[in-house]
Amino acid sequence: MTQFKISPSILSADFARLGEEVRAVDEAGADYIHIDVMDNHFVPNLTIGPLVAAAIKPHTQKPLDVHLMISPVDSIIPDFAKAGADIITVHPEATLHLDRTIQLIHSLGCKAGVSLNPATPLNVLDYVLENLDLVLVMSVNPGFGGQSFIEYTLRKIEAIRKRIEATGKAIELEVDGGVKVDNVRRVADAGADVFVAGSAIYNTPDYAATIAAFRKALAG
Ligand SMILES: O=C(CO)[C@H](O)[C@H](O)COP(=O)(O)O
Repeated sequence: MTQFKISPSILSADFARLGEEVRAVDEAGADYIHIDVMDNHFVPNLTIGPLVAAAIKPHTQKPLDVHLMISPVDSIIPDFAKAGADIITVHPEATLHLDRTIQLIHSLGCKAGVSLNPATPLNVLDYVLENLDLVLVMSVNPGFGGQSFIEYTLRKIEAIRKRIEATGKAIELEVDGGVKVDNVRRVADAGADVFVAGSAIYNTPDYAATIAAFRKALAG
């Protein structure tokens, strides 16, 4: 049976109370803590740097799932590893040498992920998939929380799931953007096993009840 994971995105948390907000989703049953790092260059927003990631780390035992929306990306990766990142995910458009970037992440003791924007073709995975721990499918254009799920990304999730199965490896397939209690089952049916949810969790009054509702929808 698939072990589904919920990775709340702190992008929708109250930044003035970030430690408390991270502890709250941890205690509410999160599997990962998703950190969206945006540079106002690769994506149109500016968020969290390694200092903030390091400040979050003592507030949770859960793996820090760090999504770098930064270009160029390589030079900042060691800082996030030092800050306590457990998974570091990059975009293929943000590095000239994707294989080297994946090697760098692994050399720092972190799991490596590659993220595909909605319009990014699958062939970027052709030669690197077997070396990855995670593929992150963006189901919105990156930059902001609270956007609507782009339906055609379900086809992409299905295609990547087939490729992952063909490797025979335990590569996680994470989906990020517009994931809600009422669509998570369809996203899981397409082949995802890790679900990033920002506004769908942080914009509700009871995080534990919301994460439980996600798990119930996934079990149904
Ligand atoms: O990476 C992101 C945006 O670039 C966010 O993680 C993503 O959009 C999640 O937010 P929401 O669940 O509110 O859609």
